[in-house]
Amino acid sequence: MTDLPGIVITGASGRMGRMLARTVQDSPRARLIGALERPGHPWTGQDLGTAMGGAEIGVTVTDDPLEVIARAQVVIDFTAPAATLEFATLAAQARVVHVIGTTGFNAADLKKLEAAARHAVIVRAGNMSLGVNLLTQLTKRVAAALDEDFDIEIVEAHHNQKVDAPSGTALMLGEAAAEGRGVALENVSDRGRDGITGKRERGHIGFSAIRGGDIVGEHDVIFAAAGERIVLRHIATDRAIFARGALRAALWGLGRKPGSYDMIDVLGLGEN
Ligand SMILES: NC(=O)C1=CN([C@@H]2O[C@H](COP(=O)(O)OP(=O)(O)OC[C@H]3O[C@@H](n4cnc5c(N)ncnc54)[C@H](O)[C@@H]3O)[C@@H](O)[C@H]2O)C=CC1
Ligand SMILES: O=C(O)C1=N[C@H](C(=O)O)C[C@H](O)C1
Repeated sequence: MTDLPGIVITGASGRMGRMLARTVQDSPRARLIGALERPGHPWTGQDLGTAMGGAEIGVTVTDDPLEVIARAQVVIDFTAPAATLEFATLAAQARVVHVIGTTGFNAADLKKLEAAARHAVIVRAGNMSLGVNLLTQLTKRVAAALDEDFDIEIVEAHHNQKVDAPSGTALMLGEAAAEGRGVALENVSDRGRDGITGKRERGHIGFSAIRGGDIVGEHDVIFAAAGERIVLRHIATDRAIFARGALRAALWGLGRKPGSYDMIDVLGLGEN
C-alpha cells in the first residue's frame, strides 16, 4: 500500500484514455487504481496494460463507475458529455476531485456541472495544455488592445474522428477574445457560415473548423484589419501535453474547497 493519491481514468481505451493511463503510471506522484469504459466495451474485465498491448499492470477495466469512483481520490475524465455528467454526480457524492477534459457540453450540461461543483472539486478545461492556456491570456490582451476595426476569426483543425465543433479550445479562445472586448460571446458569435450569409458583422467573432487525418489540434486566432493581420497560433503535436496538464490538475485539486476551477487556476496564470 502507498499514500499516493489513487486516480481513475474514464474512457480508458480512447485516444486520451490510453495517454492518461501511461502518464499516471509513469508518475511518481500518483497511482492508477481504476480504468473505466462504457458498458459492453470489449476491454471490460481485461487488465488495462495487456489490453493496451503491453505488460500486465494489475488494473482491471470495469464498466461500473459507482464502485471504481468510490475507491478513488481523483477521476480524470476525457469521454463524452452524457458520460461526464453521470460521473460528475458520482464524484460529487463521493467528494472526489473530478478533472474534466471532455468537450461539447451545452448550456444545460454546464449548469449540471456547476451543481456538482457545490459538493466536490471540478477542474474543467477544453484544453489542458500550458500553451493553449497561455494563448487564452494573450488573446484576451490583444482583443482588449484592439478595436472593432480588427475582425476576430478563430480557425481550428482536428483529426477526422472528432465529434464536436467548434472545439472546446476554440470556444475558450472565443470567450477570451470576447472578454477582452467586454462583450458576451453568445451575442457576437458567428458559427457555421454557409451560403449567402451577408457581409461580416463588425464586432463579431467567427469560428471555422477543419477535420482531417490525424491532426492532434491546431488553433489560430486571427485579428484582421485593413492592411494588417495578427495571427496567434498554437499547434499540438502530441496528446501528452493534455495528459500532463490533466495530471497536474488532479494533484492541484486535492484538498481544495469544492468549486469549479479551470487550468488558469491550476497554472496560476490569472491576473491579480
Ligand atoms: N481538454 C483537453 O485538453 C482535451 C480534450 N479532449 C476531449 O476529450 C474527449 C475524448 O477525446 P478522445 O480521447 O479523442 O475520444 P475517444 O473517442 O478516443 O475516447 C472516448 C472514450 O470514452 C469512452 N466512453 C464513452 N462513454 C463512456 C461511458 N459512459 N463510460 C466510460 N467510458 C465511456 C469511449 O468508449 C472511448 O473509449 C473529447 O470530448 C475531446 O474533445 C481531447 C483531448 C484534449
Ligand atoms: O478532440 C480532440 O482531439 C481535442 N479536443 C479538445 C478540443 O475540443 O479543443 C482539445 C484538443 O484540441 C484536442
